[in-house]
Amino acid sequence: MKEAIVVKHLKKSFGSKVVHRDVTFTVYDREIFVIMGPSGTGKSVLLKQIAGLIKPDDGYIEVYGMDILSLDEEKVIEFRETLTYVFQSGALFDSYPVWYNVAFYLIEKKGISEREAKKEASYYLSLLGLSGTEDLYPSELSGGMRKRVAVARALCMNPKCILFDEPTSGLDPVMTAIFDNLILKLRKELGKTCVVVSHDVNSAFRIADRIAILWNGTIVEVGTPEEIRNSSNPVVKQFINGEPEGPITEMMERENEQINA
Ligand SMILES: Nc1ncnc2c1ncn2[C@@H]1O[C@H](COP(=O)(O)OP(=O)(O)OP(=O)(O)O)[C@@H](O)[C@H]1O
Repeated sequence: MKEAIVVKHLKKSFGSKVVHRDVTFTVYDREIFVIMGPSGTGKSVLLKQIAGLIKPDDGYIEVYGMDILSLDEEKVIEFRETLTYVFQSGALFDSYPVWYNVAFYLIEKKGISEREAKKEASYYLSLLGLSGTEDLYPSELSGGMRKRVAVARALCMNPKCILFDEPTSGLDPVMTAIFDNLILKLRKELGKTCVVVSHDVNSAFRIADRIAILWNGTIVEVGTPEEIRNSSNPVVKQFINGEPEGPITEMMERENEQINA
């Protein structure tokens, strides 16, 4: 299996707050890899480091053979076109119509004419069930539609790999299922590698080839949905069963005691 993303011994702190102590994992080409874990364990920070938006303190990140922590100018462009990050909020420009949001990279960075870029944007919007929204503004769309526009924008760059930060947060169960199908379709029909940060256990089990559980600065387990469901690791068990008592809450209580001491 071809490696898409290799993360080795990643370390990241913000001041005295240690977020990642030692994070190591591999994502394979065309895999749907879901990263889960309790709130505040550093899932978004991990994605942002892979996307080159935050610099790790130490460790190694490779994306399709590129060592992303030491890219020269030429490779930076190749990296940007290999991997895209879809922000949790969608991060759309409110003052531009939908089509321009989607075509932004093509027009601003690739110098493609607005006419051609709009055609391309319309194609990706139709792929995501958003035909007819081209001339609307982001404020006129629902949350789920805005998230899909953000995916269309990512697809316009034709990356090999897309990073999704909580794509289904704030969506109802039906819209969540639609989004899950969309991610499955991106892999099946367009051959994309998808790395998804999610809180939603049902959604993760539905889409993932493998799931990684991040906790206490490290990946405590990686496995297929079946392996994660049957894990004997107390952290994994507490997390996927949503139990109020166990190692996750014990550590939270210890941290609260230290803060209040
Ligand atoms: N730019 C930053 N400066 C300082 N601290 C940060 C910064 N970004 C994140 N953090 C801290 O890093 C920790 C991990 O944050 P992160 O957003 O990655 O968690 P998460 O697992 O994605 O949480 P959630 O599931 O709630 O979205 C948190 O304690 C957060 O406050």
